[in-house]
Parts: sequence; structure tokens; C-alpha cells
Amino acid sequence: MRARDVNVFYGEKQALFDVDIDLAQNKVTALIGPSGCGKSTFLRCLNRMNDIIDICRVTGSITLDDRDIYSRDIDVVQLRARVGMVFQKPNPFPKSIYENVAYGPRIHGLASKGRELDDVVEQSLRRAGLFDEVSDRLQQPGTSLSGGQQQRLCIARAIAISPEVILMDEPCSALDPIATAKVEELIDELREHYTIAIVTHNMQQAARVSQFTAFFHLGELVEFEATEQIFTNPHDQRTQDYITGRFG
Ligand SMILES: Nc1ncnc2c1ncn2[C@@H]1O[C@H](COP(=O)(O)OP(=O)(O)OP(=O)(O)O)[C@@H](O)[C@H]1O
Repeated sequence: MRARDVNVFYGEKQALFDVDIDLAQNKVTALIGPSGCGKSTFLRCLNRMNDIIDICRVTGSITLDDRDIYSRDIDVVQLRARVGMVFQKPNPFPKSIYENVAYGPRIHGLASKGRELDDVVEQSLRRAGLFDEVSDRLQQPGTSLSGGQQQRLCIARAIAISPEVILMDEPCSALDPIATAKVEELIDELREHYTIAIVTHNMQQAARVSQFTAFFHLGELVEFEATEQIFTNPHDQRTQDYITGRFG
């Protein structure tokens, strides 16, 4: 995915200024920066989640496989299937574990019923590292799982509709350290199949899971580099100050 000259406004207020980022295929890109710098705003531009905020306006270009995702002929439902999202707080549907994963493939016509659907559900749960923990209780409510399991269920739900890109907005911030470690491990495995962008407040997490890091400050993309470079030898003083904990 490629973003060029992206500006975002909430009413009169500009939240992002001329952002250029390429999300490298099968890599994890971390979006970091102090609170309010525009990380989530940028993430939400990538699958047009900002469309649902009335006062929000996006300019510039964002392309997926060279097609502008803001062009008139783009079907937003299809776009969000190709660019899936996992939120900060695990948000399973109030349905069974099975149904949480089966719902997407069914409405998108990827698998309708029976064995075919069972296979998609199993494979998605396996990829999300959850199958072995839930295989004997697929008909129990998704909400009966622990927080970490619920987040992996939400990841399985995103995977089930075969996205190309997965956006994650602070996916571990509601989880304990053990559940966080599991999700981080999972993110590393998932990049074999998907391109991933993750917003995180946790710099150690960015360093652990990502190959590229974008540092935002006051709506500006200050620095976008290989993660190792950002954390060992940043070019910009603001990046240096942030990663050494001087602000943020
Ligand atoms: N729905 C909205 N309406 C108006 N302003 C908004 C809205 N969402 C975000 N903003 C503003 O846009 C700016 C960027 O916010 P955003 O949530 O993208 O930052 P962030 O870096 O993700 O912050 P945090 O780390 O605290 O989640 C902030 O000034 C915020 O107040």
C-alpha cells in the first residue's frame, strides 16, 4: 500500500500533514509517536474507516495494488475485506467462537456452509494460534474467552476473509504481558502471509515486531525508516528525544 501527500482534516483542524508511507509487502510497519500525533488517524485512512466520521476529510492518494482506494468506483465493503482491522479492545460479536469466524467468509461468499466453512474457520483459528485452545468449545460464546484469546479470535475473524493487509490499532494495550507476548509472536508469524501496520505506544513492542517504523509528531511524519535504524541511529532530533523517553 502506498500513501502520498496524505492530509487529514477534522473540520477546520488539520490532523495529518503531507504523509508519504509505503507499507512493504509481508513486513510489519509500526506507527509510533506521542498521543494525538495522528497515528490512528493515518491507520484509519488505509481502509477508509475515517469515512464514518462526518467532519473528517482526507486528501492525497492512497493506493492498494496501484488502485486509488478513495476513487468513486471502489466498493468500501470489499476494500475493508482486503484491508482488515483489529482494534485496541477485543470486540468479538455476541455469538459463538465458530460464528465469529464464519460470519465474514459467509457474507463475502468465500465459503457458505458445511465442510468448506468448517475448514475456513479451523484454518483461520490455527493461523491466529487459537485453534488448540478452543477446538472443543467452538459453540461457546466468543465473549467467554480470556482477553488475549478474544484478541486472537478477532485476528482469526480478520484473517478468515483473506485480507492482504491487516491494520492493528494498539492490539495489545488491553492485554496482560503473557497475552501480549503471544499476540506479538503471532504478528511475526502472520507477516508470512499478510502486510501489517500496527499502531503502538510501546516502543519495545515496535522494536520487537516491526521491520519498518514511522515516527509521527504533531501530525507530521518525522521519520520513516528500517526499525533498526530508527532505534539505533535516528536522523531527527525529535525521534531521538521520543525514543529516549524525553517526551511523549
Ligand atoms: N473523531 C475526531 N474528531 C475530531 N478530532 C479528532 C478525531 N479523532 C482524532 N482527532 C484529532 O486528531 C488528532 C490526531 O488524533 P489520533 O487519534 O489520530 O492520534 P493518535 O496519535 O492515534 O493518538 P493516541 O495515541 O492518543 O491514540 C488529535 O488532535 C485528535 O484530537
